[in-house]
Amino acid sequence: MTKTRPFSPLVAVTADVKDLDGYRWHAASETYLNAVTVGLGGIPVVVPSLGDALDIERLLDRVDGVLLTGSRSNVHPELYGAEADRRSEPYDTARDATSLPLIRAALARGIPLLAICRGFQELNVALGGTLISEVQELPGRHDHRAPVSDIQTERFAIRQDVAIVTGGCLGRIVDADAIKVNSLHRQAVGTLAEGLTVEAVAPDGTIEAVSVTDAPGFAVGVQWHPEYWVATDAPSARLFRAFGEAMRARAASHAGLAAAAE
Ligand SMILES: N[C@@H](CCC(=O)NCCCC(=O)O)C(=O)O
Repeated sequence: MTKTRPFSPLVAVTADVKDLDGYRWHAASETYLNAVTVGLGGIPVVVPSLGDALDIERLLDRVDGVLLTGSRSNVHPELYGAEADRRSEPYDTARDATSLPLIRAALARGIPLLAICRGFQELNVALGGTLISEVQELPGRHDHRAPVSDIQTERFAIRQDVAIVTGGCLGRIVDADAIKVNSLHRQAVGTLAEGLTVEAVAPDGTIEAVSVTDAPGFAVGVQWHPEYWVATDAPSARLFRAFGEAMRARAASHAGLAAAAE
């Protein structure tokens, strides 16, 4: 009897565009790729930021979920009606041109989606929200940037408190009303997009996590970096496990529907 292997979700992982050695690279950090393999037993597929040249609908026919990654680059302010400012650089307009339509198309199809840091900000902008730049300079706001260090484990150290909104989907996932996270960001949610529900906030009021209110399935965004410590940090592991379970449930449902139609 053939042993059936566990289902491995195919996860589209967004990429930054970087110019290096005279070439234009489309790259995703290995931390996100490992979080897909280790955190949920999936297969990561890096999606190039080719904008209109990428057939997003055909891509979404083939994947089980979408992971929107973090990046040092910022969403271009013109996408949410603000002025470009040299201080808000670097931008990655190729990534913007890919991620935003990818988010909208995945949500329209009920494909599970996890948005991290820049991806969280892209989610807000894709649905009509705005961002604020240099949040640490606003009165009453804390500094959410990475600690100054050349050591990644120090930069991604889990050290900030966030309060989880009671009764929300994130609270059910992490099974806690407060957790510590690793924040590394200068931008933050300004106006929350309609259709997003706040799931966690920082002590200074910065929105730290959202869910898509009417999404048929898993659609969560977090401003922090659960991918980095997915193997050792319980809330991070729970979040990726829930993402994996949502993809498996959707795939099983689709398989059931296909079998019933035969
Ligand atoms: N650029 C945005 C989003 C922040 C983000 O995604 N950070 C991940 C990279 C962290 C690093 O290596 O510095 C912002 O700054 O808000």
